[in-house]
Amino acid sequence: MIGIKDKTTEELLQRAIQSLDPNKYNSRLVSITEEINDTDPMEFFEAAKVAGKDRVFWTSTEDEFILVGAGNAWEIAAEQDRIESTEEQWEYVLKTAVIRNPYKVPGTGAVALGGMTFDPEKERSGLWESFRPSLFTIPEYIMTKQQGSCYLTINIQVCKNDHPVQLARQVQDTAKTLLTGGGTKLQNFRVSSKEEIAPQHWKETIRRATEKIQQGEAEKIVLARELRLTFDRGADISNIIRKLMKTQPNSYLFCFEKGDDCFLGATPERLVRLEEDKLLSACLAGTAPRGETKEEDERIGRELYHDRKNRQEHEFVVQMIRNALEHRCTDISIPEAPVLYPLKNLQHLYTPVAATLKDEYSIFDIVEQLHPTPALGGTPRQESLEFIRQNEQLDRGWYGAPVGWLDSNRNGEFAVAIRSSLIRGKEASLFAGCGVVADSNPEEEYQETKIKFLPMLSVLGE
Ligand SMILES: C=C(O[C@H]1C=CC=C(C(=O)O)[C@@H]1O)C(=O)O
Ligand SMILES: [Mg+2]
Repeated sequence: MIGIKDKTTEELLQRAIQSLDPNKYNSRLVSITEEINDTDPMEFFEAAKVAGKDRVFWTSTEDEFILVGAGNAWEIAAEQDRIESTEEQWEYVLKTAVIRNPYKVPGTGAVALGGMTFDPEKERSGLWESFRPSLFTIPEYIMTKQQGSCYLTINIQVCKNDHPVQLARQVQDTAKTLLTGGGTKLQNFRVSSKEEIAPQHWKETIRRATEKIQQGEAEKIVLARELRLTFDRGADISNIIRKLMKTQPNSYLFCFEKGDDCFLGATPERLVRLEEDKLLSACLAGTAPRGETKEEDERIGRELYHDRKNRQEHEFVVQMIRNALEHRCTDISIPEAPVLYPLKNLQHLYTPVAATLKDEYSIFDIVEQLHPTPALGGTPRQESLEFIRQNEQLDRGWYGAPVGWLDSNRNGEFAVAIRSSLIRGKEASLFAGCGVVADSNPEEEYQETKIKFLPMLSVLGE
């Protein structure tokens, strides 16, 4: 079976268009899902480029779960009160949508993927012009791969004047092209220049942050910096994702493409995952390099585990997440002590969080409560954000902010967009930050950010 049966699509479109009352709303979403033969997600991703579609990509850390989206059937953009407004628009889409999805599989059917800026109050720079304060897309075509099964969802925004037969034929043709695509050649590209943005100034900012903390005005402040690369030719996004899939198996991979701009990364940090009412979150803070040998690696891990400064950095995150979930969840389970979370280039302290979300709350409520955790903002939240806003020489844009997906069956997942890069044709900005506490040392924090650049740097040609 390839793609969705013509008749089903045509009939559904016809019914959706006929019953659309333009006095109530101008357009509505029609979403049709069907199980398909095993398909290579990366070939689908590459075929979408050939078809001239913007692409989105997501894989989770556990299980086999991959979402690839092509095109944009419905855009949900928000500026003021971005999370609340996004939720309102999403609910509106679902209320008026015609959804045919016989599968209960998370990530199939009407799915929105997107992200938001780290701090809506920070003045925006031109760097992030394609990435609005909150921007979600319901792709025209979504391929979902879960535990060996593949699904294709076609999403269409229909208006009263649309012609169902023509529309059905058009989307069927494109779906076929995407599913039989492939054969595109990956483009190699090289770094031609590399520039760290104001490292000395950044170290000075770290010093001032520690002073502020020592004076009792804050307890923890996370500060980030930027590394700029120029390539000899436009970067091939598919090539980058293929490399990340090989090198960062314990991370979420995400990619949001807007024309020539693309924000992508490989983050280990889950913000929230919801499967109906089962909620998972994670505390990730405290960092050390990996060792060259097994013995060295274990020694560094032990030192990280017992290091007072790193444990303090971590504990702020645990406390805050516990408090944020307390009123909104039941059965909260958080282990007493962290464990080590090893990645290719570095290791972290990690505490998993599990809970049951109360019926009256949504994934958006949790994102709003949790973001930014002290792994990206600090403690207390307002004081640390104010310091970042005033002192960081960087427009974080979507870096460090929630990115993810949600479906119409109360499933969804958001990760924190770290270990990430904004690619704009031949240029890339990489971002890395670290948690500053009272006894942070500027040089050591600088070295820590250096290893946090590696996951992206190593797939971008170095
Ligand atoms: C801010 C980043 O990492 C955070 C997440 C894990 C560990 C961190 C740390 O040890 O400082 C940071 O809080 C980043 O990678 O850009
Ligand atoms: Mg740290």
